[in-house]
Amino acid sequence: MKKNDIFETEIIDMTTEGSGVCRVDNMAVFVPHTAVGDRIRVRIVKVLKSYGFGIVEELLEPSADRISPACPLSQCGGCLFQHITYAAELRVKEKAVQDAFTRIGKLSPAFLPILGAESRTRYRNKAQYPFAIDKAGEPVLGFFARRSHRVIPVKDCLLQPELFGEIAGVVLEFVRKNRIPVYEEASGKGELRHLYLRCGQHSGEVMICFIVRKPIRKKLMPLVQQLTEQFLQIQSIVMNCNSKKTNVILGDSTETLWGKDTITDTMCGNAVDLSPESFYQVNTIQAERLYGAAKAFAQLTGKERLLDLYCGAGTIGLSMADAVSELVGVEIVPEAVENAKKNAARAGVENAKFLCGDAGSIAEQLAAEGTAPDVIVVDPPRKGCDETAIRAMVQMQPERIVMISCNATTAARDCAALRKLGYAVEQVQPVDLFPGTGHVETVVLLSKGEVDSKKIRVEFSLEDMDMSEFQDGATYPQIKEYVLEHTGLKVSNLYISQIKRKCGIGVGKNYNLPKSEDSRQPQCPQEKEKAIREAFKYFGMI
Ligand SMILES: C[S@@+](CC[C@H](N)C(=O)[O-])C[C@H]1O[C@@H](n2cnc3c(N)ncnc32)[C@H](O)[C@@H]1O
Repeated sequence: MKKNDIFETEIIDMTTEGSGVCRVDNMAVFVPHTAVGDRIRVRIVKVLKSYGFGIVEELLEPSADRISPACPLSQCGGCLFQHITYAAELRVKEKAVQDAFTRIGKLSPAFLPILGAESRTRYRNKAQYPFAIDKAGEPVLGFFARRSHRVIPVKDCLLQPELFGEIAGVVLEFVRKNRIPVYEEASGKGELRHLYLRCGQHSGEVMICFIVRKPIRKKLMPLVQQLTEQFLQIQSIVMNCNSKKTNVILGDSTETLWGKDTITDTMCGNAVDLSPESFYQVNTIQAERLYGAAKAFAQLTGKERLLDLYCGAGTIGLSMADAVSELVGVEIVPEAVENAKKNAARAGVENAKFLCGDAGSIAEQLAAEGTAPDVIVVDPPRKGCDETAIRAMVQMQPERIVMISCNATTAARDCAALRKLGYAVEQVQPVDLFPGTGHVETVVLLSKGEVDSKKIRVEFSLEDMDMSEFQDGATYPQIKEYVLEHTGLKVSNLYISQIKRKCGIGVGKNYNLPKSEDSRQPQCPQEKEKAIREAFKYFGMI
C-alpha cells in the first residue's frame, strides 16, 4: 500500500474521532466521513508503519446507517456523527468504552448497554463562542474548526438552545455597530475574547459572561441594558477578565455587571447555584441519569460515609446525600466549593462538608488522619487521577469506588491501577451526554477485595448453573451462599442480580410459570416477557 493507491473495500468499524476504518493489505486505514457498511473506492493519502489514512474516491454503496446531516455546517469541529443514525453512533461509543477497558486496561468487567439520550439536539446548557475577525475585517462569533483556531461563524448550533443563537446574534450586531475591538490571538490585542452563555435546563435561568482582555464595563453597559430588556430569561450578566496569552478561556477575576452573581438550576431534584467558573455537566437530563447510575453502583443504605473527589459544585454528592451518614466533597476551584456549600445549605443537607484543594493531596491528608469512607465517588477531569489520588483512595480502603469519567482511556488506565491494588473492576456503564460528538461518559463500579467478575461469569455460565435448588424462588443471600459453596468466592449483591438475570433464576422456575420441555424456558414470548417483568419487579429493578 502506498500513497495514491486506490482500493475497493468496505468500512468495517468506526472511531470516536468520526473516521471509518477499513482494512487494506492487512493494515487499518482510517477514512473520514464514512460509515460502517459503506462500500467505497478509497484513495490512500498517507501510510505509516502499521496504519494509513485514506479519502473516499467513490462511494459505491452507502451504509444503511447513513442519514442526511441535520446541520448545514460541515467544518465546525463539534459534531462527528451527523451523517449516521443515533443507533449507529451509540454502537461506536459503546464499543469505544469496551475497547478502552479490555485493550488498554486489560480488564474484563461486565459492560452494561449504553444509556442513550432522548434528544440528539438542543441538549447543551453551555456555549463558549470565540470572537475573531473575518477576511473582510468584520468581527465574527462562532466555533473553532476541527483541530484549528480558525473561527467558523455560527448563527444557530443545533446542540444548543435556540435562545443562545438569538443572544449571540444581538451581541455580535452590537459589537459590529459600536466597533468594540475583538481579541486577536496572534497579536494579543483587542478587548472582547469570548461570549460564554449558560442556562439552567430545568430553571430556564440564563447567565451571560463576557470574557475580556481588560475591563470594558462602560462599553458593555448599553449592551447589557439591551439584552436584559429583550431576553427576560437572563438572570445574571458578568464580565470575566483574562489578560493572559493562553488557550484557557476564563481568567482569574469576575465582576457582576447586572443581576445575580450566579444562576440556579436543579440537578437530581436539588437546587444548584452555578458560578461561571464552576463545572456543570452540559447535558442536565443525561447527567441526572449518569448520577443515577453512579448512585445505584454506590449501593447506599444510609449508613455509609461518602467521599466525593473532584466534586465541582457538589452535584453528585448532594444527589446521594439523603442516603449517606456523612458527605465530604473535595474540589480545587474555590468558586465551585462556595457553590457546593450554598447548594448543600439550601438543600438542608447538614451532614456535608466541602474542602478546597488538590484532590490527591487532600485525600492523602484524609487517609493519614485515619478517615475511612465506605464509598468514594471520583469524577476527575479528562486526564484522570494522579498517582497520589489513587494511592490515597486505596489507603482509605473504601468498600466501593465509583469512578465517573468523560475519558474512557484514562478511566481504564486508572481502574487498571486500582485493580493491581486490590479493587475488582466489576461493572461499566457508558452514558451518552454528548450526542453528535465523539465524547461519552463512563461510570465504573470497583469493589474492595472482590474477585474478578469474569472468573465468576465463566464458572457460572447459563449451562453450568444447576438451578434445581432454587425451584421455589431464591433470595440474594441464598444465591450468595450457593456461589460461595461452589467456588469459594464472595460476590456482591449487584453481581448476584446479574447472575440471576444471566442464569434466568427467578424468571422461569421461581415464579411457577408454565414451562416448556426445557424447564428453563417459559412457553411463549408473552409469558416470558411477563415473567421477566415480574422478576424485575421482585428484585426492585423496575
Ligand atoms: C469532570 S468535573 C466533575 C465535577 C463534578 N463532580 C460534577 O459532576 O459536576 C472535574 C472537576 O475536577 C476539578 N478538578 C480539576 N483538577 C482537580 C484537582 N487536582 N483536585 C481537585 N479537583 C480538581 C474541576 O474543577 C472540576 O470541577
